[in-house]
Amino acid sequence: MAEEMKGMRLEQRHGKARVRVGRVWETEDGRHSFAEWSVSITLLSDCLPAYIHGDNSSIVATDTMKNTVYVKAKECSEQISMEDFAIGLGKHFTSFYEQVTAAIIKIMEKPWERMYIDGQSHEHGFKLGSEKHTTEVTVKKSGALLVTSGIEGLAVLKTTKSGFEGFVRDKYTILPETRERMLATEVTASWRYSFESLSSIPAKPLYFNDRYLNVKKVLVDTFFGPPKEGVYSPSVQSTLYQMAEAVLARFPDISSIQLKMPNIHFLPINLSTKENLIVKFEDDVYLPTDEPHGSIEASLSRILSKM
Ligand SMILES: O=c1[nH]c(=O)c2[nH]c(=O)[nH]c2[nH]1
Repeated sequence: MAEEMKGMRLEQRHGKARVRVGRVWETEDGRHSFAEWSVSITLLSDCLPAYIHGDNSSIVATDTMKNTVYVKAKECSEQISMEDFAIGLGKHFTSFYEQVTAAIIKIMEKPWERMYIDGQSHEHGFKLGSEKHTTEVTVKKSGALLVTSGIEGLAVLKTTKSGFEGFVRDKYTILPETRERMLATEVTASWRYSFESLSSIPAKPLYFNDRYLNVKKVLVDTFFGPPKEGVYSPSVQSTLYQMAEAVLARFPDISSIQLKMPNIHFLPINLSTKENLIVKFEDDVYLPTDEPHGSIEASLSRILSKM
């Protein structure tokens, strides 16, 4: 919300960050499912008198926003995706409060995965996985909607089928060209769905959870290639593009995707004295590093033809 006065412009928003909630659902046969979310709410609302005159009469307290997360979690009697939960919260804030024109809801899900014991899925046991599912939903009073989902911390590594050749060589360059190296990264992805109104959201329960798992699979499968032969990567840039393209090709309801793929370097170990070569690198012994790392990111969007 922005307002101009006395030759100045005030932009403001307020909300509650990192409201943590865990929700258990039990089906009729006694099987539990579980989600743990960290919810951040931002409201765009007309509450300028609070800033300018100390008049709080139009402020929705951030404490109330926090409570609403718990009330709405309680009201979800069946398992729900966090995208649908975020959409529901956004709908609530923009319809319940006249002064609220838009709500931005961000959620990060903790990667609790159902436990398997001797190949059998446990009814109520979960263990913490690694990469995290994220979402950011904007709901406007008009019903206009923007849904993005993402993944954070997807660490992947392959020990061969990667190289880097043909790059700029000048007096600052020492990196040798190679067709044999390690490739390691920690993927952060965020993709935007093409649904633009509350009425166009798929009614299928857990639609967004299903999409998340499938997008993750396409990203991972494209990074690695087939199990036996793999796929050659000429650069992180090329692999990133292949991954983004595969997601857009596979999922018509995704209109754009952004990928961040740091190039996490594993350095060859060569040890020698003046007289002796102690360890000669033969694509086998590496120094793992986390900094510095290459930072490579790009986004790929469909260009919508204007008919
Ligand atoms: O895949 C790569 N892309 C780069 O841009 C780059 N730069 C670099 O030093 N190594 C690599 N590897």
